[in-house]
Amino acid sequence: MTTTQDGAFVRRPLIAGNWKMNMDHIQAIALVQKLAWTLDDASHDYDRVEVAVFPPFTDLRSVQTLVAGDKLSLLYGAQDLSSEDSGAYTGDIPGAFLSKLGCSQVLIGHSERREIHNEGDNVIHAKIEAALRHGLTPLLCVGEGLEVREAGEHVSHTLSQVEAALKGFTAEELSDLVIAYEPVWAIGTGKTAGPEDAQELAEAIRAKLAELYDKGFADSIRILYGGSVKSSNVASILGGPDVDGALVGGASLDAEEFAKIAQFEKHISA
Ligand SMILES: O=C[C@H](O)COP(=O)(O)O
Repeated sequence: MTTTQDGAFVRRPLIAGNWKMNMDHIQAIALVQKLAWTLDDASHDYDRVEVAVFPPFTDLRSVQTLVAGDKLSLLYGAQDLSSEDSGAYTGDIPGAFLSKLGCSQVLIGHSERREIHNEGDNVIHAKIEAALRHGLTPLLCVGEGLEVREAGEHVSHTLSQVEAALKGFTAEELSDLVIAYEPVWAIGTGKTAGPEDAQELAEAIRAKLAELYDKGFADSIRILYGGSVKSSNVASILGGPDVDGALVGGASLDAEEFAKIAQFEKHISA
């Protein structure tokens, strides 16, 4: 992360929890309540470090009720959305429904969607368009698999995903964009890319944004790292000047652990 001389963050860090296909709507209530209490106990400053959760679709109404009812500062979003707005798309969920449920963000292009649901660049591009149509911040996930990494092509591979996803959008349209670099080989495996790897790709993505748009835009966009982030490694991962937060999978299912990750500054000073 980059800070100014007075300790303010240049880009507000975001700690995002992707619950994946875990937690039903009853469990979601318990998890959000515990997370909110734990962060309150730690006097978490949400204006300084944003915290967001991405529960399954079926949990969103429960999370909305809790967040609105208890006036929580927690952000929440969905793990996917349809590129279409309505019609004969069995099983799909459009952006309008997510906005109506108070979602502010939506994950797009997660490697599990790319791999398991064969989502390619065109689908991901169309989903970003749909998110923007409905006032949702796209949290675009990019990253390479092990073979690409071993072939030394991780930077060009990841940057081509970024370029394909953003093609044709203006800087104004993408002003709230968040990008998460997630090396697929580090997801759910316990293998974490080192802080240098996270910084290498975050810096390369930022340079690509400067090339596609301009430096001002590139410097304003938050770039997260995802892949086996835990409270024990978050401080070092976020040490790189271009890494602005984390997209956390497994560790976000444990309220205390996720709260510790959101409180990463305490680990830095500890
Ligand atoms: O969306 C989150 C990432 O896939 C990381 O998952 P993980 O923290 O379980 O490795």
